Formats: sequence, structure tokens, C-alpha cells
Amino acid sequence: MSLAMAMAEVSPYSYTRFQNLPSNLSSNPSTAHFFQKRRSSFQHPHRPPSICCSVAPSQVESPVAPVLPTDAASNRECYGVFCTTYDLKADDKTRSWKSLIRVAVSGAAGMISNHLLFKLASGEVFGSDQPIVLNLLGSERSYQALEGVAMELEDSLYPLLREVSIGINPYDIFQDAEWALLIGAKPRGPGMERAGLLDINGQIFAEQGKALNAVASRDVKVIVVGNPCNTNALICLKNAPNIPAKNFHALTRLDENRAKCQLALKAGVFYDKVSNVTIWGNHSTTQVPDFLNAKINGIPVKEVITDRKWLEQEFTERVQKRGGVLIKKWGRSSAASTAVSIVDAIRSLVTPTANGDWFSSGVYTNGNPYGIAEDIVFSMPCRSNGDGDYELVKEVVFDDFLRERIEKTEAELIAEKRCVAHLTGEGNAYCDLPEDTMLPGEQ
Ligand SMILES: NC(=O)C1=CN([C@@H]2O[C@H](COP(=O)(O)OP(=O)(O)OC[C@H]3O[C@@H](n4cnc5c(N)ncnc54)[C@H](OP(=O)(O)O)[C@@H]3O)[C@@H](O)[C@H]2O)C=CC1
Ligand SMILES: O=C([O-])CC(=O)C(=O)O
Repeated sequence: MSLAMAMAEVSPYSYTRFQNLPSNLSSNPSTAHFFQKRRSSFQHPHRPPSICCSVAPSQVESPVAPVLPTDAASNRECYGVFCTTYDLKADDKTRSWKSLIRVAVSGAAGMISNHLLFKLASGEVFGSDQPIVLNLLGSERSYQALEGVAMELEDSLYPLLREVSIGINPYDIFQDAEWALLIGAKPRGPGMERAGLLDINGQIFAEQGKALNAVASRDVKVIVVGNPCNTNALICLKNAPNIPAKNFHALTRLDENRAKCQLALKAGVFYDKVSNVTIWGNHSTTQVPDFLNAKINGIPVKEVITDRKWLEQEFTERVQKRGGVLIKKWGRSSAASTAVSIVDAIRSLVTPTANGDWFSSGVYTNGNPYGIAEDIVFSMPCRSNGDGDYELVKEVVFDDFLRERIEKTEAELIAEKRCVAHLTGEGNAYCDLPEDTMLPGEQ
């Protein structure tokens, strides 16, 4: 499509993208005026002005080659073909589409994102009638890789993918985001204390919380994946006081999926027969996969798998340490299955939960019915009516084993919270983490 066609009035069905263009185009005064008007919508008072782009309505006939941003550090740039402006009113197929949804993804050049972004763009997450905008956050270190990712998205020709922007400033990338999938985080290196990891990654999530607070949709839903994800989510929400704390999630869906798989394997059933699985607590080796309330074919697991010792020991430990075993085999942490579990986590919030079932998510404790400490991010059983919100499930039972395990993971999260007090605005940090505290991938 020629860009001359593209300068239709902006309507709910037309989309504008910006990119740097050759100087002969941007020097045209009418062009400069046009883009001055448009690009103002991307700007934020904390940032220097955007360096983007210019196209004159009647002067551009052929596609324009992208030019590298000269100041990538402070701008969100639309990418390549996604900078083209056109009018969707002309397109019959799109008449029944919903209005655009804007999804921001951090760590967008990383392994998990490399699987996730293509699922988002394909429609399998939000639906085949949901056009999508992807705002991808990287860093100076990953900028080229981010461009590579955007190129692959271009070449995939996804009909639903209407805009892609890349950048390294969260204030640009999170602008108006309705979903923020926070994946980027520093992996724990050899010899690094967990307290050190909490501090380094905590700084990232404190900054990103502030950025979400400043520029994201007031109803943004945030899923924190980067580890240690529960405490990172806590830091993030504490730095975003204008966004409801209930909108923040730490990803424990991968753990739930792992638990379902192990129960199915033991019972000799297909894994879709396993339901009502809760992961309680931290995404770490203290997490508690709950076999007491879980069901297989609608029957309590304990009646199907009568080997209590297996459930308490082997099953529990297998789920807790699955990530580490996989790293030993694969040489890196779960990426594809993590991306699948992020998809599951989103779909659980945007589609009604099946009758009687529930899903696990790390959510902010604020009046929970289980007696778990308040003011931490703790994985619990949730149910949604599909509007993006959730309620905690009340009809769960506890026994001594489950209570004792829950207390252990709760103590770990309270200790993590003390370690990051300087990042949550709660005074001086004091770090006395239990020695066996580990991410699933660390053993
Ligand atoms: N909750 C869960 O169930 C799971 C969580 N995880 C966690 O997800 C996160 C991402 O995993 P994955 O995509 O495989 O990792 P990758 O290493 O492939 O990508 C991580 C990205 O994080 C970014 N990053 C941000 N800050 C730093 C930093 N200081 N040093 C290095 N990289 C940084 C990097 O991007 P850039 O340079 O653009 O910032 C990098 O591309 C990890 O924290 C991992 O532990 C993994 C599996 C399961
Ligand atoms: O420890 C890691 O980075 C990987 C991880 O969270 C997991 O596999 O569950």
C-alpha cells in the first residue's frame, strides 16, 4: 500500500506509526507540521522529545527504508512496516474487530519473549478478533536484537498485529499500556547472593513500577515474570500507587502446569483431566503444589493417587525443582513452556474460569480468606469472570501438611520483603533470607 493512501483521518479503525525517515522528507515544512501534531501523543513530560519521523500526505509514493534512531536511549520507535499509516475502514475483514489492545513487553529480546511475542501476534492469546499493538522494551545492550525480533514480526505478516514499537525507556514503552508483561531481569550469576539479585532486579522493577504509574492505562494488568517474580511484583506495585494493587500478578502458572503434568503422569491420565491445582506461595523451591484440593476426573487426587508419601515428597519436590532439572538438561531455563504459561495466565483473566475450577496466580494479599500474611505477593487460587479481574477461591481445605508448607513459603516471602524495604518505601532493608532459598532453576 502506498503511503500516499495512508494519510486518512485517524479514526477508531486507522492506525499511525512513526519512524525516522530520510532527511529530504522530514525537511518538508508541511510534513514537519503534520508529524509534530501526531507524535505529540507519544511524549511524556519526563522525556526529551521524540526524534521520529515525517511523511507528507501526497509526496511519498514508495516504501521508505528505516533509518536507525540517533537517540535510541530516550524514544519509542515504531518499527519498519509497522510505521506505515493506513485506513482500516477500507478493509471489510476488519469490521468486526475489537478496538486495539496495547501490550508492553520487557525483556523483549530474551528467550521467553521470543516465543511469547509470536503467540500474542497470532491471536491465540486475546482472540482472533482482537487487533494488537506490541510495545517492546529492551536496553542499549539488546537494541540490535530487539530490531531482529521486530524484523521477524514484520516477516510473519500477522493480520492482527497493527503496531510494533521498540525502545529502551519504560516511560515510552509503557505509555497507555493495557497489559504489561515484565519479563526482563538479570539472571543470577555464579557467586551472587540472592539478596544481591533481589536488589539488582528490584531496582529494575521499582523503576518500571514508577513508569507504569506515570504513563500506563489506569487499568493496566501487569504480569511479572522476571525473577524473583513475587517480590519483584511487590516492588513494582508499591512503586505504582495509582494502579490498583490487585492488577499485579507474579507468574506461577508454569508451576501449576508442571504440577498438573506430574499428577497426570502418576495417575496415567491425560493432563486435561487434572483440575483445581493451586500453587501456594513463592515461585521458588519453597512453593507448595497443593494435592489436597486438586482433582483428577473431578475426583480428589488423594482418592486416585493413594501413595501419600509420593504426593508429599516426590511430587512436591519434583514440581519445586522442575526448573533446575530442566536447566541441567537444556542448558538454559524454561522459555517455551514459560511463554505458554504466560498465555495461560492471560487467558485465565480474559475468559471465564470453567465451573468449579480455578487457576493459580501470585497476587497481592489484602484481606485474603486463608490467614496468609497481608502485604506480600503470594500465589493463591483465583477465579475470573473474564473481565481481567479475579476473585480468590474460598472453598479450599487445609491439613497440617499443607499449613506447615504454606508457613514456610510465607516466611520466605516476608524475609524477601524485608530485603527490599528500601525499594518499597518501607525504610531500611534488612536481609536475613533462609539459606535454602532458591529459584526453581537454582540447585
Ligand atoms: N516466573 C516464572 O515462571 C519464570 C521466570 N523466569 C525468569 O524470566 C526472566 C527472563 O528469562 P529469559 O527470557 O529466559 O531470559 P533471557 O536472558 O533470555 O532474557 C532476559 C532479558 O532480561 C533483560 N535484562 C534486564 N536487565 C538485565 C540485566 N541487568 N542483565 C542482563 N539482562 C537483563 C535482557 O534484556 P535487555 O538487555 O533488553 O534488558 C534479557 O534479554 C528471568 O528472570 C528468569 O529467571 C524464567 C522462567 C520461568
Ligand atoms: O530459575 C529460573 O530462572 C527459571 C524458573 O524460574 C523456572 O524454571 O521456573
